[in-house]
Amino acid sequence: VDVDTRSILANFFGALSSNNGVSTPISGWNLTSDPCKDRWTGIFCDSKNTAVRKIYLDKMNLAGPLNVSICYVPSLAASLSVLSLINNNISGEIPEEIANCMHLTRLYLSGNQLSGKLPQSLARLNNLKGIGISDNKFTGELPDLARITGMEMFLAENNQLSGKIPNFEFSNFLLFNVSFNNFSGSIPRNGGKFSVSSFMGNPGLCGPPLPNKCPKKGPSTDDILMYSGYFILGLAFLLFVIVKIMKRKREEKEKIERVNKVAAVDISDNKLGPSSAEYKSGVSRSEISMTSVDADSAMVSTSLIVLTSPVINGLKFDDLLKAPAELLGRGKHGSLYKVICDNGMVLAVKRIKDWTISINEFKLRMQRLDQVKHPNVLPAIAFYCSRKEKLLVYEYLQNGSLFRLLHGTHMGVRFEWTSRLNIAATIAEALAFMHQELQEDGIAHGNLKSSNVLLNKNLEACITEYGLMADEESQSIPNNITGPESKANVMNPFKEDIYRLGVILLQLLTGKLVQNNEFDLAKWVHSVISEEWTVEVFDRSLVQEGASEERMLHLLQIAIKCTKSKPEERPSINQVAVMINSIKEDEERSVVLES
Ligand SMILES: Nc1ncnc2c1ncn2[C@@H]1O[C@H](COP(=O)(O)OP(=O)(O)OP(=O)(O)O)[C@@H](O)[C@H]1O
Repeated sequence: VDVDTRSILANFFGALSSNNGVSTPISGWNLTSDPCKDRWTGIFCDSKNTAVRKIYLDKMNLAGPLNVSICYVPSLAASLSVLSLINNNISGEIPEEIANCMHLTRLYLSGNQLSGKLPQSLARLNNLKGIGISDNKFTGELPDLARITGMEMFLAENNQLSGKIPNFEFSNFLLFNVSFNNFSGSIPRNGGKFSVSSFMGNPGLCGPPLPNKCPKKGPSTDDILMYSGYFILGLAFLLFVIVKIMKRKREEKEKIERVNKVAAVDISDNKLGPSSAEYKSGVSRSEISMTSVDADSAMVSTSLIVLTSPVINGLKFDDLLKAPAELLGRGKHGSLYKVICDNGMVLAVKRIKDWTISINEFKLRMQRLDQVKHPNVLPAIAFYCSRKEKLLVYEYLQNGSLFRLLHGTHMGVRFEWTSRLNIAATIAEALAFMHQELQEDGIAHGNLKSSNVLLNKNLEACITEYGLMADEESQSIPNNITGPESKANVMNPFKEDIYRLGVILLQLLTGKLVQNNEFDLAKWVHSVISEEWTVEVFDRSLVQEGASEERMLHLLQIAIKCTKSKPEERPSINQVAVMINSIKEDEERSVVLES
């Protein structure tokens, strides 16, 4: 590294650390050593150790004004891509000269005392992908950051920023948050990608996803002409729809009473169906399930079919009907209710809507699934089905899901590397077992994600909702991702499970939220890796914990293979299970050696 870079770096750090009144013990950072070769703390260089690529000085107790002298030295300005000064005590404004660091891709300044307007020059940093300025005291309007086309992340919550939110190209964004500022006007369209929590706390903002609508402007003559055209077209369409709806309503009315009788969540007082009558008379549960399935060939089943689970011991169908139900979630495919029965048993009842599987097919599928048991896959206890609606009854697992573990508030409880690795290995093994057993039946999980990985009472991973989605509905990985040449493989739901398992592995490694859909996270990781910043993808808490970089990289490689866009390039679940287990064995060996 040249002399100019060395001395400007030493000055930069010296200026910020001398302001805190305490001399920060930090290794290196003196003119007699080399920032790259002597590994100055917080400095990361290229592979040849000749150019400084990144500066990370988070939580260093730095104070005083932000000086951007580092952007004056041409060689440093040309190589520096990341400047991160998170959680210090730096104050004052961001100088306009920050734009001299033309190659910055990430600027992280959250958690400081910075104030004033963001410099207009920031919008000239065309390579920026991520800006983090949360928890500062910035005011005024944002520069036109929408000009920067490759932005993926903008975090600015908890400032006093005002004016309109720039018209960002949200389709590329992975993270966005401007909550708790003074922004006003309508929220730019983001296709539902970011929720209320990204925008709340700005009294002047309006429009979706916020509940308050924006005031409407009066229509122009052009608008009036256009709308009258639409109106005539709409009217014709409406007439057509009304006729259709009336027809359908008549049909539905005939059925609705029967459906309500059995929807546990509607807590009706209706009489029981034939299978529960049999239940009362003391027939064993497995017999009931068989008789019900065989006897019921009508179009609408009115009975709850109890499978062979021992957990349900003593539960009657009307217990389920009368028990209070609490809505836990409304997912893409239906709703989930927590039901507490009189005898204290707590159940989770999934109500699936609009699954176009026939009743008989559904019953056969549930029976087949009931024959395949794995300790880390939650079995259904009972089910109900009509043409419109399907109910699945599961044991309620009170320890939450992997999603909550990764993203919930745990008040300082660390989700450690070894736990993450164990969960990954458990999911892969359970999935390998299920895939093997159900290969011929073509029943894959279909909706594997971190909220469908629960923790059982031993805090082991337990996959739920296996096989609940019809095959055609589980094809949510778009064709443009997989490419037309692999259409045949797109139809393979087992390969889709592998993709989703890969995304879960990525979540475990990065700690990142799957905001909109799985592809965003996979795309982000693939892009960071292609820029050779692999280590940057890992969850900071894993790095801080001192988790083995080698083993994290190994797991990352598996995740990358699983999320290959061409299904045929993804490994088989057996290969994945074997690979993850070998990392686990390595980890266990190293723990033994260290102790
Ligand atoms: N058996 C269970 N016991 C306890 N919690 C559960 C159980 N099954 C699911 N949950 C949790 O209840 C919440 C709602 O579940 P739901 O299945 O409706 O959501 P989802 O998985 O996000 O949606 P979907 O499966 O429809 O795509 C999730 O947080 C999930 O982790």
